[in-house]
Amino acid sequence: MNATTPLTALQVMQDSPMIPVIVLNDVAHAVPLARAFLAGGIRMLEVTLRTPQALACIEAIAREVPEAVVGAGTVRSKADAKAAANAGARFAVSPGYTGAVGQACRDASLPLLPGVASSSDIMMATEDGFTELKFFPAVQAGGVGMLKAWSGPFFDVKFCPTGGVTLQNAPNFLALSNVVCVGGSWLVPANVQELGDWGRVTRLAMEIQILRK
Ligand SMILES: O=C(O)C(=O)C[C@H](O)[C@H](O)COP(=O)(O)O
Repeated sequence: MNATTPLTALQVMQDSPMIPVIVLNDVAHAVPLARAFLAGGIRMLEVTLRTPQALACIEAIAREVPEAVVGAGTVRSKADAKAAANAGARFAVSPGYTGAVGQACRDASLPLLPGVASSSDIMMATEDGFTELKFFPAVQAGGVGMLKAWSGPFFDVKFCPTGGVTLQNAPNFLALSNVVCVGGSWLVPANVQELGDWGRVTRLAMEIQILRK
């Protein structure tokens, strides 16, 4: 998979048991953090568009760490999708779903994992052709029980539960047939970036490899 191969949403989900949700406040942290994840066996990286530096961080990772696959998280609008693609993001993740975000990602050839928290959300996303979805916020919105209930009517949909997922509860999610991977912010603990403790990120990334399905 090189930087020019177009990805599918399913490939994004299948690469690792966990997609790290990353919040970057400093462009200087982007490249060492991406390299730390790669060293730990994780290359799909979701950099959230929550900070003014996020797009520059995506750009830096796309340019300097081509073995990583950087995506944009917190894609909430058409403008976000366009900006993410222009910065070099290879996939997009949104906390919810709108037709405008779905269309903008299609226009930009960005595979999208739309966020859903209800059956109606799932129906809107699948109606527009999206069948690989982020369940957000997973624990808060019903967790494993909700996913089991959805596996009946939405037998053809795959999920990436995110929100409240930990190393401890991740196996319960990953044991479900409609879950391909999980997402979470805990692979980048508070202080790691300030301390430059990239080794800690690599160790955590290695730890989650035991979760591989
Ligand atoms: O930023 C986004 O686009 C989101 O949808 C939110 C993140 O996915 C969650 O904040 C991750 O949840 P935690 O692992 O519990 O921190």
